[in-house]
Amino acid sequence: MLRLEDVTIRFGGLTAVNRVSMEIASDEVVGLVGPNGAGKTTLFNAISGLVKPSSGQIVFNTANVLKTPLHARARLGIGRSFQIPQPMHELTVRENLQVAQRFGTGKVDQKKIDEILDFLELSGKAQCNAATELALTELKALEVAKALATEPKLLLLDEVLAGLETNGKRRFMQTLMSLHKKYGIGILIIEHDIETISKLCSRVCVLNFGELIADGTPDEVFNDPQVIKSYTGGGHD
Ligand SMILES: Nc1ncnc2c1ncn2[C@@H]1O[C@H](COP(=O)(O)OP(=O)(O)OP(=O)(O)O)[C@@H](O)[C@H]1O
Repeated sequence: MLRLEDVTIRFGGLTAVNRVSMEIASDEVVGLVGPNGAGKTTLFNAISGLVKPSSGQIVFNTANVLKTPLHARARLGIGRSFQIPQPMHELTVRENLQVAQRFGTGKVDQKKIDEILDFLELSGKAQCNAATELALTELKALEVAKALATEPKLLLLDEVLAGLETNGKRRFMQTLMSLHKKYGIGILIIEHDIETISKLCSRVCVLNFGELIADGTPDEVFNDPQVIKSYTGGGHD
C-alpha cells in the first residue's frame, strides 16, 4: 500500500533521513522506532506532505504522493496524528471531527462521526471544548479520532501512547488493535516503549541517524546487535 523508495531528507547540512526504503501493507501494524533524533517524525512529515524529501519516491497504492498537493493528500487515504495533540481551538470535540472529515472526504457524515466518537470513548465529551476540557488520554483519543474522520486506509500515529499511565495505555492499545481489525486500516506507529511495540506490532522498522538499520519481527529486531548498540549510544560504524 505504502512504498518508500530511497527517501532522503536534508535540512541544510544535516541528513535527517538517509536513503530509506520500506513498504507497509494494509493488513499490517508496523512500529517505527529508534533513538531520539533518528528521523522518525521527519519521515512521517514527508509521507504526510509537511516536508519535501531531497530525493526518493513515496508511492501510496498507485499514487505518486510527492506529486500530490497537500490538500489532496489526505484524500489519498493517509491519516496522521501528531506527537503533541493539536486540537482546533475554540471548537468542540465534535466540530474538530467535522472539520477533519470535511478535509479528508469533502463531506460531513454525522453518523460516521458518532461511530468514531463511540469507538474512541469520546461520546460523552462531544460538546466539550477540545483544547481546554479534555484530559491527556482524551486528547490522544481525539488525535486518533480526527485522523480516523478523514477515512484513511493508512494511519500514521506519532507517539499516541506516550505519557499515558499503564491502564490508559493498555486500553488505548486495545482500541488501536480493534480499529485495525474493524476498519481494515494499516497502521505505522512511532513509539519508544519496546514492550508496547512488541505487543502491538507484527513488524518493526528501526531508524538510527536517519538510516533504516533493521526491519523484521519484534523478536528479530530487538535482539539484533546493531539495534541494541543504537539504543545504548552506539553511533555509525
Ligand atoms: N525542520 C527542521 N529543520 C532542521 N532540522 C530538523 C528539522 N526537523 C527535524 N530536524 C532534525 O532532524 C533530525 C531528526 O529529527 P526527528 O524529529 O525526525 O527525529 P525523531 O526520530 O522523530 O526524534 P524523537 O524520537 O526525539 O521525536 C534531528 O536531528 C532534528 O533536529
